[in-house]
Amino acid sequence: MTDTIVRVAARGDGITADGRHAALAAPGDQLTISGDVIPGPHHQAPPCRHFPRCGGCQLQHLDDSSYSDFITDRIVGALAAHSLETDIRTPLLSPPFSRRRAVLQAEMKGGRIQIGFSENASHVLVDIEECHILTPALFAVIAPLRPLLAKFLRKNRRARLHLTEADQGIDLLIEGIEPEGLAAAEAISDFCARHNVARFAIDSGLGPEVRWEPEPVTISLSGVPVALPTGAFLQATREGEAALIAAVREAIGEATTTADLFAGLGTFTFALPGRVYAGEAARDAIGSLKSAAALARRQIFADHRDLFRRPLTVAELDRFQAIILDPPRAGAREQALLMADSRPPVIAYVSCNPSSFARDSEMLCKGGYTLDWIQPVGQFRWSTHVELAARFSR
Ligand SMILES: C[S@@+](CC[C@H](N)C(=O)[O-])C[C@H]1O[C@@H](n2cnc3c(N)ncnc32)[C@H](O)[C@@H]1O
Repeated sequence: MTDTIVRVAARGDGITADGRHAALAAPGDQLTISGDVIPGPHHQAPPCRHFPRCGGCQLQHLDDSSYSDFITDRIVGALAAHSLETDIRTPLLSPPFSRRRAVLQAEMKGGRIQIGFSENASHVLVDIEECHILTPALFAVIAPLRPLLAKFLRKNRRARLHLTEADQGIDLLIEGIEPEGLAAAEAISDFCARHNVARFAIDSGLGPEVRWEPEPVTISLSGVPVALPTGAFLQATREGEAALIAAVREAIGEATTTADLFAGLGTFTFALPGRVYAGEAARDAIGSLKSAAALARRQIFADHRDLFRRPLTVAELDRFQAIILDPPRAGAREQALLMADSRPPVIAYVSCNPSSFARDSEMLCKGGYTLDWIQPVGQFRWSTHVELAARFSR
């Protein structure tokens, strides 16, 4: 007697129709009474030798169709909790080897530096010798980082490595090391010069301190170079960024006065025609956006503003033909409440959390907006992380 796995739960376990959970099971797999999983047609051989011990991926055992279904189910479930439904399009998955931004951890163990993914310090660190999600350029810097970190990382201490692929090369921010002295400075410069590192910064608890940046580091957004602050938010893959921009542009249609709320460095701001208001709370990000807009001679008004404490008022919102909303995981409850009373004909809502998205959507729909469609985006391939862009209209 076996039970069939019918879906994958939010945390990645396979579930049978009567609610039995099984780790690493795909829809269509059979679960025996003793708990063994017999692979079915949607169970693929995980491409990476470190799966599932490495914390970077949770769902490499799913083929693309069941991974897409997982993403869609998460969104359908979150909407249903708020009595909402809509047209959910086929998820756009970023390909393997496309993640241009990642946070890794490093640890000195048994006299050797280990580098891998780990959400928290108690999690075992798996030293990655291959990775199927990072871009080749990001992965290439990991091997030479091991001997460099061996000089600075003390036994049983962990360092956090923030890696981003910028226009000039790899942007590296390391938390948890304190390299001091001339020899350390020389080792860092030598490492950076040899391994395509555009910036090397450390953070020993007092904020980022740049140790190497021969030319200002930028990230080009829709062809506009924007100064990249250390540790700033950036969409995780170029493909994900392109998918979200395409969905946002489709959603707002012909609008020529748009508010881009939670604008970050301007991923959407610089992709839009006409006049754009960009609101963002991170001072360094909005400063970069403002300077880049001025250099590019774009009609952009950059506003340093905390949109949780001081959301755009109804009168401010009503000046725009379209609103773009791309909040952090918590969503944008305060702003959505005011948007529900506002008149802009279209809203493009980009979200990295279906639950807060569904909560905010309910407010917008109660205010008279219709949720027209959702475009799911799988930027964090093989993880349980779900992103989406949605269109509302009135
Ligand atoms: C998911 S990111 C989106 C950034 C940008 N739209 C993009 O695609 O690159 C969310 C942004 O919200 C900003 N943020 C977080 N809390 C905020 C607040 N209270 N008010 C305004 N912006 C905030 C973050 O700094 C971050 O840039």
